[in-house]
Amino acid sequence: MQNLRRTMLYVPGNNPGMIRDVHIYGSDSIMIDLEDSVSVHEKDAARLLVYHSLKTLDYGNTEVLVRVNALNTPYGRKDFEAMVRAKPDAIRLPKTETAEDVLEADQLISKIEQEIGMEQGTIKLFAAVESAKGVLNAQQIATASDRLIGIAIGAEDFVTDLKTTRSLEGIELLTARSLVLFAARAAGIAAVDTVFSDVEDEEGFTNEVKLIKQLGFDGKSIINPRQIDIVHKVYTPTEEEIRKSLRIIEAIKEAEEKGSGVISVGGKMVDKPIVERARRVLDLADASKCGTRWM
Ligand SMILES: CC(C)(COP(=O)(O)OP(=O)(O)OC[C@H]1O[C@@H](n2cnc3c(N)ncnc32)[C@H](O)[C@@H]1OP(=O)(O)O)[C@@H](O)C(=O)NCCC(=O)NCCSC(=O)C[C@@](O)(CC(=O)O)C(=O)O
Ligand SMILES: [Mg+2]
Repeated sequence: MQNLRRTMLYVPGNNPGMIRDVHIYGSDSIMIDLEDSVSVHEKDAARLLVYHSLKTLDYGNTEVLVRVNALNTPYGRKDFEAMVRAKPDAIRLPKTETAEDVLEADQLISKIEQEIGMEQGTIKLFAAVESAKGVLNAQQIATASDRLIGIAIGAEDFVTDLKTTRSLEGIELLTARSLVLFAARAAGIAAVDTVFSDVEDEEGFTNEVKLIKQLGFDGKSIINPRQIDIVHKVYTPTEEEIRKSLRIIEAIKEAEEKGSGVISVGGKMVDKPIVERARRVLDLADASKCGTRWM
């Protein structure tokens, strides 16, 4: 079983009110941030707050990730030491540039798991690539560790690295998004798109969600509860898509009973990949209806 990851809601790790309430908005995952939303003056206080929050709060079925600081910063190691002990579902590695970055994190988590008697492999990893180097190494990053459950792109840092800015059309991100997506699919892990920073621009946000869904992403990192329903709506199959998928499954069953793997539905050829897509639509419809778990 795999989690639905349409929405991964960032919450700043220095904001106790938001951390307490973040799961009530209904995102598929929450991602408590110790990195760029927390100033250097508050890193230690935020780490302590997040540790105690994870030890005491119950987020129910919602997947919980913590974005730590990178291991090449003064905060990274302390973040790992505390967060593995706090036991989120996964740790998100920011600014991942090489497979070695993932391996270093993997080995540190293994060491801490061993020290505290936690089963090896309990804490999963999610790698975010946010630079040209990270994107070009996405394939190696995505296969670097068995702990990796997904790879994400962080566009604000990425466009800064490229020496450009973000446009609403996202032309500057197309190659990077595609490479990250290919790496995820080849490795069999989740692919999550980046944040859209203007929470007031619903139209721009909706267009971006449609684009990344069409590219093949499983979902999006988001920064505000107002963005959740928009993503879920785009990702939930329509009545028409569900009806069409049911017709395809029915038709291929009949064809197979007659010894054929191909049939025409409404004038269009239906064969194995189309059946697989129809099954995915039905799985997604089921999962969207009944909560977070789906095949
Ligand atoms: C944007 C804004 C300030 C707007 O504030 P506003 O106050 O105008 O929001 P309102 O809508 O008015 O809030 C209505 C109610 O919702 C509550 N509420 C709001 N946001 C909530 C939330 N996130 N979690 C729980 N609760 C929330 C709020 O407390 C209020 O509750 P109440 O008072 O009870 O009614 C706020 O949302 C916010 O801080 N967002 C998170 C920002 C953040 O984490 N950035 C770091 C990650 S990105 C990054 O690092 C770049 C990246 O790395 C990314 C990549 O990897 O892709 C890259 O490189 O690209
Ligand atoms: Mg970033």
